[in-house]
Amino acid sequence: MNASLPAVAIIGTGSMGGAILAGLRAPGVRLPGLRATTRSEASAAALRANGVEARATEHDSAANTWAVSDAGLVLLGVKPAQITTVLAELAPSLRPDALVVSVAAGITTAAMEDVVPNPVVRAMPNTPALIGRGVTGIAGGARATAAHLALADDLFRTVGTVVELPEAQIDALSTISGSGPAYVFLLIEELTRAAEAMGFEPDVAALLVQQTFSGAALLLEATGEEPAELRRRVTSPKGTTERAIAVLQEAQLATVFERAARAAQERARELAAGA
Ligand SMILES: NC(=O)C1=CN([C@@H]2O[C@H](COP(=O)(O)OP(=O)(O)OC[C@H]3O[C@@H](n4cnc5c(N)ncnc54)[C@H](OP(=O)(O)O)[C@@H]3O)[C@@H](O)[C@H]2O)C=CC1
Ligand SMILES: O=C(O)[C@@H]1CCC=N1
Repeated sequence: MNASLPAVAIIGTGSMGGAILAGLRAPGVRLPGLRATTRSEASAAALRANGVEARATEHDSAANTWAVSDAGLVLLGVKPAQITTVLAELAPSLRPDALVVSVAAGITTAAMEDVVPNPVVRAMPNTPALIGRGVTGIAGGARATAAHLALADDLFRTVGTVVELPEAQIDALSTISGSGPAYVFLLIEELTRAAEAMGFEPDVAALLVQQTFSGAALLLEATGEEPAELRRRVTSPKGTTERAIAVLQEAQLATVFERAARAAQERARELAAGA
């Protein structure tokens, strides 16, 4: 990955902020400065031990303003309920030309633009970003130009693939790819439980299931075939898989996933309303 970015501040460097931090420190990414903040001193100390310039707000009320003072790109990685409060705290110290990028679920660009005069981009990445295999949806707010979107694209391409879309679709994308890794891990947990119930030792059960998931995902990617076709090749007519798939289809997997996605979308609306 080759990218040239302005100085970056990450405000809230937890699971998601930390994954993006890792992308920014990958070879080939050039940036004049990188500062990160956390709430707790313990989290900031862990970042510093890893060579990151980091401060915590816990005992240092100036930590966030210190981080953004020179930044051309400010990434907000705090919880949705904190976004507008943290932005209001940052407002006097933001460079007027700094692009604000939020990854918070549910919080609209309009809500953020009410607090700061800066251009804002809203993004929804996912945790495979940690290994450079994330997928991120981005949408620009009213003040974001094509150049700002290009900058956000550069940022998130350091951790995977980027899709630009209208902001109205960001919550929907969040229910699929933002939350999606959790759905996959749940399936892995449940199949592992089934393997243990079939008599396998936990370590063997975990190995069988993990290799099956990663092997299947890599097969899909490597062949470019439709998943339905790859499934057909596993499912011998009158064979064993056919019986198993019939049971799974009885459980109405298709509608279960759609209902799950709609529930997540409803929660995003609640977060937007401050609930
Ligand atoms: N996890 C995911 O898969 C995804 C999450 N998101 C979004 O990312 C955001 C963060 O989620 P996630 O990374 O899971 O949460 P985490 O709890 O892992 O990270 C939150 C981070 O914010 C820090 N923090 C809390 N308060 C402050 C503050 N006032 N100033 C600076 N830093 C602060 C925390 O510090 P400390 O470490 O000390 O607790 C922590 O490092 C959310 O808005 C979520 O919607 C978006 C896409 C996917
Ligand atoms: O669960 C959440 O709210 C965040 C957004 C998508 C994934 N994690």
